[in-house]
Amino acid sequence: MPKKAALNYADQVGERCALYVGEKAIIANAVGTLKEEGWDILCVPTLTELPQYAVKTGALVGVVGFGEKEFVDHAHRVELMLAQSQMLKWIALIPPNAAELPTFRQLIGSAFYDYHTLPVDARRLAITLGHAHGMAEISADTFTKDYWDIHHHPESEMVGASDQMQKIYQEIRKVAGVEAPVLITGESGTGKELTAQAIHERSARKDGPFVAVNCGALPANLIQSELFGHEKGSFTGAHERKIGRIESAANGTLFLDEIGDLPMDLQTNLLRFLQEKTIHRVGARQDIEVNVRVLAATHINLEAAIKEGRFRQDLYYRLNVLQIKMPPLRDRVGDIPLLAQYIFTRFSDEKAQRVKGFSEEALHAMNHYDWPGNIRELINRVRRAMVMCEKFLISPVDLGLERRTNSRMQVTLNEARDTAEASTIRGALAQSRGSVSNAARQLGISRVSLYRLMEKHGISKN
Ligand SMILES: Nc1ncnc2c1ncn2[C@@H]1O[C@H](COP(=O)(O)OP(=O)(O)OP(=O)(O)O)[C@@H](O)[C@H]1O
Repeated sequence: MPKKAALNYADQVGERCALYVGEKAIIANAVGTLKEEGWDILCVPTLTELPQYAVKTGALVGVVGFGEKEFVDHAHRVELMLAQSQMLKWIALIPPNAAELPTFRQLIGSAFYDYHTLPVDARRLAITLGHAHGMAEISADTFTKDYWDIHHHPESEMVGASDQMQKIYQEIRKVAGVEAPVLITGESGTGKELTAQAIHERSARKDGPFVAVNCGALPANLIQSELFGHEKGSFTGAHERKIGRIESAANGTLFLDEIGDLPMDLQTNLLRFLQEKTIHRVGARQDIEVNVRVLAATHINLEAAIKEGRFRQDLYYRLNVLQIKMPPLRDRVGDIPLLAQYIFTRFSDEKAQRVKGFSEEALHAMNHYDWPGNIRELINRVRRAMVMCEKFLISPVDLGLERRTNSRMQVTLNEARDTAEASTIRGALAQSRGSVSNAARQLGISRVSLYRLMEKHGISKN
């Protein structure tokens, strides 16, 4: 009899664990012997849940059991899902003669490390698992260790197995080990703050505070005292001494989000702090030494802002000692279903019981959408879909990703606003022959706001 526990999902598994996808009956007789050979087999109930299991267990190898029919019908889907768990090496268990079928041959050639013909010979399978595990370890050596280290940290749940994210994990590890400032760039919602947290958590400062400040959200008249603090009575309304955010990050990390929004005078003060490592509370007599590592993020192009006279070049050089560029979600090949499943699991208590996952159409629609709002937008759409879905599987309509060309009525109000906003801005810039000041005046907004909107819609001056 196979050990029952081995067929259940377990949080604690041995070092040598293999995921199994497929009918349990195919592998059931082999589980006991595989256990004797040192292998824990974890059954993944459905292919859709695979990414979540892969992330949770850190398994490096997996087995797919093909019955006579079921998986052949879904060859494409199997291939897609396996490709998304690209840190795993897969072994196929196939019915006799199946290797002669063109669909099977193609699938096995493209997505599998090896295959065995049924019935399972458990001892041979254990040997193949060992080889596959060794190969997975070699090919994933640098990346996987960082990947799982970061992933297993509850505070920085970064999901993603694409090449682009592997590069980010390596960069996080490298910059975490030094003290220099890091500038994290990338579109809105790409995970800049999460990356800053991951750097902090992997740095020598991890036991100190991580203080995040959104420079764009602080009211202009309060920003100086928010950042640097003030002494009691230093201005009207300063009833008590206030410790600023920089000081409260002492011995830890200060994360300055939307650094491009920091007013010029504060840019000067920040530069002074970065050079001298001291701050001056508003109304204080002397400077205070503060030991803080600064990480900054921006979604605007700071070099353009320097040219426009909106950002200090010397501050830019100070902040940009090391740079991490977050990839937009649309470029992260294979990560979208992985993230969608992660979000589905994370917010599963918000959904109706009947909702079990994503339909193939939904996965297709998500893979072909542009994601201008990146992961934040993915989170919003999936959470909304989990509530709106009236069937078992989430459809493109639930995600608001139905083919929009069918009907203008399917365009959301936000999308209509965005389109109108972008075309009005383009019109104003054309009329003012690229002069941002004139266009801003014509539109009745400030130059800064216009720059922000141009950045948002990817509009250049000319
Ligand atoms: N790799 C990831 N895995 C899981 N969740 C992620 C990942 N990256 C980002 N998120 C989530 O997406 C949301 C947006 O991320 P975050 O706030 O870090 O982006 P940002 O680039 O700082 O955005 P903004 O420029 O608007 O400040 C957060 O809820 C975050 O937890």
